[in-house]
Amino acid sequence: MALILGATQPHLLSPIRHHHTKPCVRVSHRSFHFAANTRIRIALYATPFNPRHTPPKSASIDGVSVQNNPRVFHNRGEEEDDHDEDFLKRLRRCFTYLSSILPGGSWWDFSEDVQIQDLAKPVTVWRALHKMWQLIAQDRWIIFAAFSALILAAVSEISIPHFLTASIFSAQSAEISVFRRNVLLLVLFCITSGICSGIRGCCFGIANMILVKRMRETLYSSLLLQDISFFDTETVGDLTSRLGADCQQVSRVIGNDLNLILRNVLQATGALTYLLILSWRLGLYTLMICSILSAVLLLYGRYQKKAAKLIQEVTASANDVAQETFSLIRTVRVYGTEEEELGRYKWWLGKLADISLRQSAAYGFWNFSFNILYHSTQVIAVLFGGMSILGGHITAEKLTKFILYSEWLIYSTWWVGDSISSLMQSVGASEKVFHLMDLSPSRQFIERGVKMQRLTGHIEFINVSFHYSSRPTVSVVQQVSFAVRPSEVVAIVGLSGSGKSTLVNLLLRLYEPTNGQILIDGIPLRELDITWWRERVGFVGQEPKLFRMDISSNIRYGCTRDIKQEDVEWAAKQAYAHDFISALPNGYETLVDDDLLSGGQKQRIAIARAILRDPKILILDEATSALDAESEHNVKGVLRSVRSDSMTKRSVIVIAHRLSTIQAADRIVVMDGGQVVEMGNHRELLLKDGLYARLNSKQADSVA
Ligand SMILES: Nc1ncnc2c1ncn2[C@@H]1O[C@H](COP(=O)(O)OP(=O)(O)OP(=O)(O)O)[C@@H](O)[C@H]1O
Repeated sequence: MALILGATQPHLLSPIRHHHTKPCVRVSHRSFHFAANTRIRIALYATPFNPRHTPPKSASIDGVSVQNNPRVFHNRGEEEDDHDEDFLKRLRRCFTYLSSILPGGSWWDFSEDVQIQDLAKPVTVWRALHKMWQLIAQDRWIIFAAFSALILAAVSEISIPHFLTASIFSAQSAEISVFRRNVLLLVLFCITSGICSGIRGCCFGIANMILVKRMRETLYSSLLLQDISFFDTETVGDLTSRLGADCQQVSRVIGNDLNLILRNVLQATGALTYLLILSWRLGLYTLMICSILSAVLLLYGRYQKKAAKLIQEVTASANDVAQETFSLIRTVRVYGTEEEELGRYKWWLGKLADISLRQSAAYGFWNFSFNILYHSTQVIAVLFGGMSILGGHITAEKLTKFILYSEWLIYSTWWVGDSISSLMQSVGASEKVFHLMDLSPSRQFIERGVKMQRLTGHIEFINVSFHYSSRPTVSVVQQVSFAVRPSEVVAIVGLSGSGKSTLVNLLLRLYEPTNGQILIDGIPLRELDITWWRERVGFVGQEPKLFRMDISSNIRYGCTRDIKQEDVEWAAKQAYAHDFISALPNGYETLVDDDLLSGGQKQRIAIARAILRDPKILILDEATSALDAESEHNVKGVLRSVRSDSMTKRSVIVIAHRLSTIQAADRIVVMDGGQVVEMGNHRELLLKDGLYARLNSKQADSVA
């Protein structure tokens, strides 16, 4: 097997990265050994998508050399020797495999398979419970009601076997009054246990619902208030996975795990006390078995916690792939890469199956230990108990009660174990959720900045430099200085990647300059109140996105003023969007999303949205890139109307690749490699015969 794989897939034997979105998984020659069938699966998944790997001449698996070329046998003796050698090698590998699957063996180890980027501080059970308590504390009455019902139900349930046995034996000995009393108490405890169990289930269910709701609210609001640079590193699939599956998993702690743990701990304590009273020898023996059970379950719980964390990471990565594929489905369809995308997704499903396989095997071991210990309790209780009855030390009634309660004790211990392992899984899943919840919001939202009485729209970039935190060595903007005077139209042009959009991002305060500063009417931008500032800026980006709501709401989006429908239509007319909106079946009420309109139509809606805000500063970043010549002409009109409207004097910053769009601008700033290389109006820049003139003539040539 090893030879076959070695010959066909030897590229898997060197450290490589295969189809996955995060560079966190490595398949290495160390992790690829015959024993681990799961790893063989990884190899097979990787095969169809790497058809061009050149197999090396030889490689090794677990120190065994694997040749590509079939071996040439010179004579029969040599052939037999080789057969013996092969047999020994196979035997050795078989032993290695068997020892690896024993408890504690390398097969159980996850660490070689998936390396998690461990940002989150490990969460202890107490910390997780404390955080959950903080979330639910304001509705503590429900928790108290749940626990009260739980205690009453547990006490009632644990009393039932006693009165059951007592009723049977009192009937046998014809003690009618004792029998009647026992049956009455039995009925009472059955009713109490039923009612309290119902209340307990309901209250824990409500507590669970409240916890998931608060957790999602808190996590969502924490994510929404992060710096934009945070979203440069996190993926959408990962974050939605935290909000969805992970929150649900964590919420199981209160609804299921704590409920079951407490209930069974109470019942186990009651049963143990009863057993010790009945017969301390047999009681201690049962206690010993329960202690072994507890030790096994502790190990099992830890293993489950680790597995849960990995499952969470892998699920998030699978979600990432699915989310990316669905959002780029048109590209996938056009390039016919459905198989590759399926392969990427399957790769992560394979990882998930790998971990689940070990989880299930661990569960099997746990059940095996439980069964052995449980039955040995019964056998020993019957053996010693029977001998005690024969010796006249104990009655048959006592032995029956003993067996019933020891069974109860073992089962309660099993339930506690099972619930603790589930609790550990939930705590494992909570690490990233709590880490994200604890992130402090962007400073912009904490600091209370200046709100100016009057804004004229005078913008100054003074020696502004910037690099993205994900690429700290690359200075995207260097020492940029220029000003936009009130009501001036300034265009920024330059080659792709020269830093134009980055300048706009800095002005919108999506990022902070690493050096220099931006002044607004003489006040540093970072000192302004962020909400106040954003209310005064209108922005149309390169690829405007629409929300899944009607057109009217899309135009009103983010506008804090009281807006009437006439205002919406006025803005749409300004943006030359009114005609196509009116032609839609439901006009302004038409429900749209990002896919239903053409790029140019979306841009016009975004322009209307920006105009409706009545901004003091309007920023258009390639706002006409998706428009045809006629629409482009109209958008020029928008610029003109903005300027000629004396009521709303705006400063306008335009970024455009089509230079014809910005010829009318008051000033043009030309950027190259993150620096301002030229500045002036269209005519002046043509006379300079620099980069702008070159760009202009190239565009003229391409049109001709
Ligand atoms: N979020 C980001 N993280 C890291 N680097 C980025 C990020 N956004 C942009 N960049 C890099 O910054 C540089 C400038 O990008 P920017 O978008 O500002 O250029 P641009 O002049 O607007 O280009 P275009 O005309 O193509 O829109 C590019 O090299 C780009 O790769």
